[in-house]
Amino acid sequence: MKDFIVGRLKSLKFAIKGCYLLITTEHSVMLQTSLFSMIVILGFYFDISKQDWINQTLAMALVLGIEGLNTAVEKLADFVHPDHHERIGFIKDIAAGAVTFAALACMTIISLIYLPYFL
Ligand SMILES: Nc1ncnc2c1ncn2[C@@H]1O[C@H](COP(=O)(O)OP(=O)(O)OP(=O)(O)O)[C@@H](O)[C@H]1O
Repeated sequence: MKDFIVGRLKSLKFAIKGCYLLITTEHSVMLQTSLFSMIVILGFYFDISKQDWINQTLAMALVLGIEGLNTAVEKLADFVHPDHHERIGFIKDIAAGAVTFAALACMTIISLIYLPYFL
């Protein structure tokens, strides 16, 4: 049991390090976290409902989660095959496409929450 807890705590430490690396080294994640911070401030300003907090938190987590995986795919592709290759381009394009799906859903959710306050 002790080994299990120590193992989980170690994994958590690496995972938190991964979050820190994403936020401090990846420009796309820096931009997203900055935008999301502003959206959180808007949430407090307009005192949005509990359901809206749930919706926007899930939307933001979806974008950051998929962006993180996209970054991992890019890094892995660059490491495995640093030269230009059609299949690497395809892999990177579809990984970026996955982020775009999440970003579109997030933009829709954020618009549905906040547009009524501005119209
Ligand atoms: N090795 C490669 N072979 C073929 N095409 C590539 C290669 N590297 C990048 N590309 C093309 O360039 C696009 C951008 O790739 P890149 O790795 O620069 O990602 P990015 O979205 O600019 O990421 P970031 O800005 O986070 O570094 C890819 O989606 C792909 O179409």
